[in-house]
Order: sequence, then structure tokens, then C-alpha cells
Amino acid sequence: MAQSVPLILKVLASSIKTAARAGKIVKDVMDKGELGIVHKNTTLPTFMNYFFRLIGASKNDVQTEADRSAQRCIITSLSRQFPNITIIGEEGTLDEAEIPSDWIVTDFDECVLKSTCPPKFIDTKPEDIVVWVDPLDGTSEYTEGLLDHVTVLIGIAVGGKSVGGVIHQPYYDYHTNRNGPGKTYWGLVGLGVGGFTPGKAPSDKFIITTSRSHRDEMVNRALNALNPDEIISVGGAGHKVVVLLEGRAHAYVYASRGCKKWDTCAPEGVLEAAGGLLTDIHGKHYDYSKNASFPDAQGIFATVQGVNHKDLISKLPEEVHKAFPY
Ligand SMILES: Nc1ncnc2c1ncn2[C@@H]1O[C@H](COP(=O)(O)O)[C@@H](OP(=O)(O)O)[C@H]1O
Ligand SMILES: [Mg+2]
Repeated sequence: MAQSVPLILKVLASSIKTAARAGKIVKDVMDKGELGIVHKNTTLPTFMNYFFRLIGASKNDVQTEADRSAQRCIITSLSRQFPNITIIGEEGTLDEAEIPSDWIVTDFDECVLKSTCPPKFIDTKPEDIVVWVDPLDGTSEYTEGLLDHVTVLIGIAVGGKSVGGVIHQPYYDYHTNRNGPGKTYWGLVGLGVGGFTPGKAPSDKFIITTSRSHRDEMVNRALNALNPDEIISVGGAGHKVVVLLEGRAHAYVYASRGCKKWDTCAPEGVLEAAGGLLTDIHGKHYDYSKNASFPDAQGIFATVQGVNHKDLISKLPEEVHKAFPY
């Protein structure tokens, strides 16, 4: 690879290949049938579970062997290629010492490497970059067999702002092609998107996508106020943004604090590279710098290009805004 390729393009090009490899691991674990499910917070004392509920985390947040193995693949691959960037994974610190050699990805997406780097990223340094990894978004759907809800997310933040990333859907179209390669949606703000052709949402009705498994009173109040013609309830933050990218909905609305930075960094970057917006429910972008707190504590509000983000947010009732203070 030419030395002159800007770092941001190398990180994106490597993330595209790595996400696909991690997606294959996710499928291999499922095919083997040993999911190794653990409930992440159930070993905590009662007061800690109470605290987790207060900040919006579920005490039954599950993790499987696929989450662990896919994260080991991604973090080991990216950190060997880019030792000086910061990488934060949903599953915390895992043993990377003895991972199979074929989990270590060393190749790059050629199309991205050959692209013209957006001028503002030409001089981006390793210390400016934070990569947020969700090795398996939609874990509860994965354990329930709703496989097309599952995505592998690698988000790229520069200077605390999500600017791009990769959403890989390992089970894309699996009903007709179970052993297919999946589908990879990537984007970089200023460069554009790749791996898919953005769809256009219908002009004769208004469609919102939201959580399937984490619905509460405040989520419902926000949805009622926006009065959509249709609600698409699916699992995973990555999958919901895929629904937007494919033109199947106009907005993703989630008035809840349950998502974390690794759930939204890649979806935000890819959606914004496609001309959309992903913010909190007040319209403010999240901070993805390395010391940022993990929860998306002010919820999620995402819209596709052509929808007036600010106008739509203004339709949320005051009580919903007040429920998510800074
Ligand atoms: N109330 C909550 N408690 C725990 N996790 C939540 C949550 N709300 C959202 N999430 C996490 O955010 C992601 C998208 O959620 P949803 O499908 O409900 O929209 C999932 O990530 P993971 O599957 O990676 O854990 C999910 O676990
Ligand atoms: Mg997730």
C-alpha cells in the first residue's frame, strides 16, 4: 500500500474488511450452536442493578460467544494495524493473546484506499481518532433467531465527532442466501457511501423505525406525538439505520437512555455520509472522544436526507424533552 494514503482512509478500508471477517465469526458461532450466553449485569449487587436501570441499562443485557469472539477479531486486527489510535469495544477488555491467526485481518478495501480523501481529513493524526466497536449489535435478536437484525458496527470519530464507519449485516438476505457474504454499508463524511445504493423513503406516508425489545412509556409518548403512518419496530441501532439507508423509513426515534456510544457511532457516521443526521432528541450531536461517557443519555433522533430534522424534533412534547436533561 502506498505510504501516502491518508490514515483515515486506511482505518476505514481496514474496518470494512475487518467487519466482514467479524460477521463471518458471528455466523460460525451460530452454526456451531454454542452461543455461550451470559447476562452481563446479573452478578452485580442489587443496588448496582438499580443504578443500571436509572441510567437506562438493562440488567438482562446479554452477551454471547459471538460478541466476544467478533470483538477480539476486530480489536486485535485494528490495533495491530493502527497501534496509536484509541479503540473502545462494547465488551470491554478481552484476552487477545491467543486468537486464531485467521481472525487477524491485514487487508484493506481497495476502493476506499484509492479514493480521494476529503481535505479536512488529510492530516488526521492517530491521536485524533477514536474507533467505537459494537461487535454484535442486536444481541437479543441474535439469540431469538431474528438474524437479519444483527449488525457488526465499527464507528470512526475524529476530534470527538462521528465522521464515518461501517455497518456490516452478516445475515443480509439470508432467507434466500443463507451462506452469502452479507452486506457492508460504509461511509465517510465528505467522501460519501459505499457497498449499497441509498434508497428514497416514500413520499406519500411518514414512517418511523424504533426499538423492538426496549419500548417504554417515554418511547411511546414520543412516537405518538410524531404521529407516523407506520412504525417499523426492529432490533439493533445498526439495523434501524440500515432501514433508513435503504429508504424504508424517514426517521429513527428512540426517547430512551439505553443505547451507548458503540451503538450509534458507526450508524451516525454512515447516515451522515449519506446526507442524513443522527443526534440526541434535542438535536445535539454526541461526543465520541475517548473520555466520553458511554450512555447515549439523551436518546436518539435520526432522519434521512430531505426530512427537516429540527422541525420534526420540535414536534416532541415538552415532557419528553424534560425527561432527558443534560
Ligand atoms: N434499555 C436498554 N438497556 C440495555 N441496552 C439497550 C437498551 N436500549 C437499547 N439498548 C442497546 O442498544 C442497541 C439497540 O437496541 P434496540 O434494539 O432496543 O434498539 C442494542 O445493543 P446490543 O444488541 O449491542 O446490546 C441494545 O442492547
Ligand atoms: Mg449494540
